[in-house]
This record gives sequence, structure tokens and C-alpha cells, in this order.
Amino acid sequence: MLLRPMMPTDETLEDLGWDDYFGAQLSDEDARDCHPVRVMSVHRGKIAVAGAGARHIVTPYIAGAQPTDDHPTVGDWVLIDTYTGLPVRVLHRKNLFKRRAPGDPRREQMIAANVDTVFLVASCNEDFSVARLERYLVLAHDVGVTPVVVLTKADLAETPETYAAAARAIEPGLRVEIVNGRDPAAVTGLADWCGPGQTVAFLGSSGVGKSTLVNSLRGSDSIATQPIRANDSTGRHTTTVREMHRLAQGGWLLDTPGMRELQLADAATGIAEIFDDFASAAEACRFSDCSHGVEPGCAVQAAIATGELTKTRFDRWQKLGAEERAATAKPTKRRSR
Ligand SMILES: Nc1nc2c(ncn2[C@@H]2O[C@H](COP(=O)(O)OP(=O)(O)OP(=O)(O)O)[C@@H](O)[C@H]2O)c(=O)[nH]1
Ligand SMILES: [Zn+2]
Repeated sequence: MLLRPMMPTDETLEDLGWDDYFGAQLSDEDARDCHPVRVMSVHRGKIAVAGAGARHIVTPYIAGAQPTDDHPTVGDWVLIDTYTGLPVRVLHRKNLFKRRAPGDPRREQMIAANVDTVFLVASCNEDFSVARLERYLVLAHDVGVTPVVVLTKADLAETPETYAAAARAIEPGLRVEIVNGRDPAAVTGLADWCGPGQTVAFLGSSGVGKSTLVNSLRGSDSIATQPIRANDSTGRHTTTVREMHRLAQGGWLLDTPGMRELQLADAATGIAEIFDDFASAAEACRFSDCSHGVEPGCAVQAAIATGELTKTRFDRWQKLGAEERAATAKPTKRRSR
């Protein structure tokens, strides 16, 4: 089967996000016999890919690929054999978003690969929650993607700066941008991350304005947005396509339904990073399995007493830890009849 050019483009590999990280993975043989393509979308039994100057449809099956992770997902770079048109291997990823497969918590499902920046979207209204942003930060750190907090609906808030200050306080150096997602001019604040070759993804709960932002960034209105339901602010899921979208600034948006349903999974390292002050205080507790409650010699409680650590952050640290343990707990054995 020869590689059929489906659609000629003027895209270079660099436009698509190719850089030295991937280039360094090619042997001389690879460079001679194969060419790299990026996975734009995944369908049943086929994947749409983009290479230098053309887009193609190829099979996702790679001979000999064993674990699921060896198979291509959206955002991946795949080597295609120039003579057979078949995929040879998936290049090592910069990062990979995964989630537990719905209905089977023991299986993991790949969601998106090679994301440069993840926009953590929250709105400047009563839905704003530091704890939720922290969860997303944990996830971003865990996956190894640079997070940028985007606060939407600034036009509806009297003092959007108070929300921004609360977000900035979560982590030193955290980038926080305030936008009116409906105003295409206002999203220019996000341009730094959306230029040629850059890949972004969005995380945030339903109704915070992700689709609206995406439309403003794409310079089109091609993702349907629906008005929020009148008596709750949960919004609706309006995005069903699973693919990479070209942004007006030249970059790529990786938008998959899975991204929208991501949960905190296997995020232990991430939690330790966001709460490194708590993690290091806990090392001084008298008991190694201290629950930081009423035990004698608890260094965490001591630090809270002196004001060195805060009780509110302690509560969030405990809550995230408990959620994480619940999420990774082995299913309890069913009693036999
Ligand atoms: N005033 C104002 N309204 C906004 C802004 N961003 C989004 N909205 C509105 O908020 C509602 C929800 O926005 P969506 O973009 O659909 O939210 P979403 O995060 O994509 O929601 P899901 O698709 O459910 O994940 C829509 O009515 C938008 O028009 C903003 O910055 N300012
Ligand atoms: Zn303790």
C-alpha cells in the first residue's frame, strides 16, 4: 500500500510542532526510508496525519507494537515507511495525557500527546475554586505540561484581579491571564503560547468558557457553543470532535472529549509538587505514617500553629490526597455468594 497524498498543504514539519526533541530520535536509516507525520485525528481503524506538505489517511496498526502506549494517539509523531505507507513506530512523546477507561478503571486510555501548554480555564464568578485549579495544576505537573491559568468572564466581574491574585497565590511563578473569551481582541494575551509549532490544550469544568475561547483563538465559530442552562451554571458539553485544530496564530489546539473529562489519576507526584511545603514539613513528623491529626510530634500541625502553613491549604492538601487514594485504590474483592 503506497502512501496516498490526500490533500497537499503548505505546512512544514516545524509548523506542525517538529523540533530537535523528535529529530534526535531518527537514525540515518529512518531518515532515508521514513518520514515523520503528526497525528491529527484518530478514527476507528484509521488515523489522519499531517506531514511536510501533505495530509494522509493511514492505518493506526503498528506491527509488533505491544503495550497500548506504543500505538498512536492524537498529537503523536509517527514514522511512516515511505515505500509501504505503513506506520513504523511512534516517536517518544514529550508528554501524554491519559485517563482511566470509562467502565474499566484498571485500563488506561490515551487522550493526547505532545502538548506544550495546557490552559487551565476558570471563570471570574461563583464557580471559581482554588481547590479545583489546584487539581488541574497537579495534573499538569504530573503529565509534564506547562500550565497557564486563564480566567474568563472578566467582563462580568467587578474585580477580576481578586480572582487572579487568588490563582497566583497557588504556586510561585504561575502565569495567570484574565480574558473576556468572547472578545477576539482580548485573547491576544494568550498569543505567546499559540504561535507556529506550539500545541495547546484546555482543561476546565463545563461552562467556564472553553469553547468560546477556542472559537476566539481559532478566529472562527466552528465549535458550537450553547448558552448556559438558566438555573444552574453547569453549561453543556458541546464538543464532540476529536482532533487538532489550527489556531489563527499558527499553533495547534488539541481538543478531545477525553480532555474534557480528565480526572485526577495517579497524581501523587503532582500533589507533592504543589504542596511541597506540606510534604517537606511532614518529613519531620515523629511517626512516618502520621495522619497529621492529633498525633504527638506532628510537624505539620506545629507549622500550622505557628502560622508557617495555613489551615485552608492543609484542608485542600488532605482532600486531594484522600481523593487520590480513593481513585487509585484497588477494587475491593466481591464477597462470593
Ligand atoms: N460574558 C462572557 N461570557 C462568556 C465568556 N466566556 C464564555 N462565556 C459564555 O459562557 C457560556 C458557556 O461557555 P462555553 O464556551 O460553552 O463553555 P465550555 O467551557 O466550553 O463548556 P463545555 O462545552 O460544557 O465544556 C456561553 O454562554 C458563553 O457565551 C466571557 O469571557 N464573558
Ligand atoms: Zn504529621
